[in-house]
Amino acid sequence: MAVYTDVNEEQLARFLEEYKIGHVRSYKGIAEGSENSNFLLRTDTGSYILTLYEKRVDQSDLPFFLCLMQHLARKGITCPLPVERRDRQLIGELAGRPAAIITFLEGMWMRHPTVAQCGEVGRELAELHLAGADFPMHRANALAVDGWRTLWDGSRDRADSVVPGLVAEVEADFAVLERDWPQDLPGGIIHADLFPDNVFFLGDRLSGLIDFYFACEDFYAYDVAVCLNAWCFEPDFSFNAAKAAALTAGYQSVRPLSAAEQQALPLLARGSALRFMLTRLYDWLTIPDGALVQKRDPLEYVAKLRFHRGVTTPEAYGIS
Ligand SMILES: Nc1ncnc2c1ncn2[C@@H]1O[C@H](COP(=O)(O)OP(=O)(O)OP(=O)(O)O)[C@@H](O)[C@H]1O
Ligand SMILES: N[C@@H](CCO)C(=O)O
Repeated sequence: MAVYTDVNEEQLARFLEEYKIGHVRSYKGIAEGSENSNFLLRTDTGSYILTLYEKRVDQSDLPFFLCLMQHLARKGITCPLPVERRDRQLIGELAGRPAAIITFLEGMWMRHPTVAQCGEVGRELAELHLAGADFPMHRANALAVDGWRTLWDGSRDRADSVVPGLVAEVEADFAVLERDWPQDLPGGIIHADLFPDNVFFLGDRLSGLIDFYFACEDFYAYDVAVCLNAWCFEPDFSFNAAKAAALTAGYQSVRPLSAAEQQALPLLARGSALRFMLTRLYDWLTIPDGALVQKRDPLEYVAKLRFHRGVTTPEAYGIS
């Protein structure tokens, strides 16, 4: 359930006076999502998403996220467009939290994406990378190798209680990743969390990308690696090579990967699997049972991590 902060009709009506989107016709909390409070808002002028930013989002990052969506939407990426207030600002305050309104995107996310849909995601990811190339704002990736260390320091003591032997496995990963992490691959704006629940489809046609709240600057190929993890494994955690081939081919149809990017993919995929394993493990160990924040299974990413440890060439991801 992701409505942490309640909003009453009066507060909302007052908030909407700052916008030019008419009066509220209806609004209801959206259960999906875990970071922020989201509402589906219908007004005289259409449907919108109202988001109240909760504690896990750093308020100083909000201008970056919202201006990035505005930039990408103007460049033809089908992502939500933040609605400007009368004072032209994108962020206001509602029920004591920073809040914004963004346009509603049609479509639904795929719980079991097809090979064709993986190809679509790869293509759109490359379009996003190209469209972000001239975005003028900056944000370092807080969840790059140094950030993983911090998460691990907060989880290591109890990690073996979740998966026996995990401490030794992860220490070995850190030794390799900290030594061999690439220094100079092509990079720029990346989405960094393009999971199936952040991509909408209408049939096989991709209709929108959402949730830019991890977007940052990092290697483009790292974003491909995030998608390989998020899209190309089956519910039993087995790797689907046909989906990976479609995803990387879709990406390369727009932005070919250099030889160095291709060679780095196994390590980037391993690092990205470690990143999601660590955030999930940290939440698993620190969020009390019964809290509103949805805890995701770290074991899924332990399995993916084990898969990537055994990969040495980019051919495994369908790159020939
Ligand atoms: N622009 C949009 N158009 C339509 N639906 C949206 C839009 N933005 C968000 N939603 C809906 O709200 C839900 C939560 O959004 P979002 O993923 O951004 O939340 P979050 O709290 O940041 O969650 P998380 O980071 O855990 O995925 C989505 O699954 C989707 O159903
Ligand atoms: N996509 C992340 C959650 C943060 O949005 C995960 O599945 O662990």
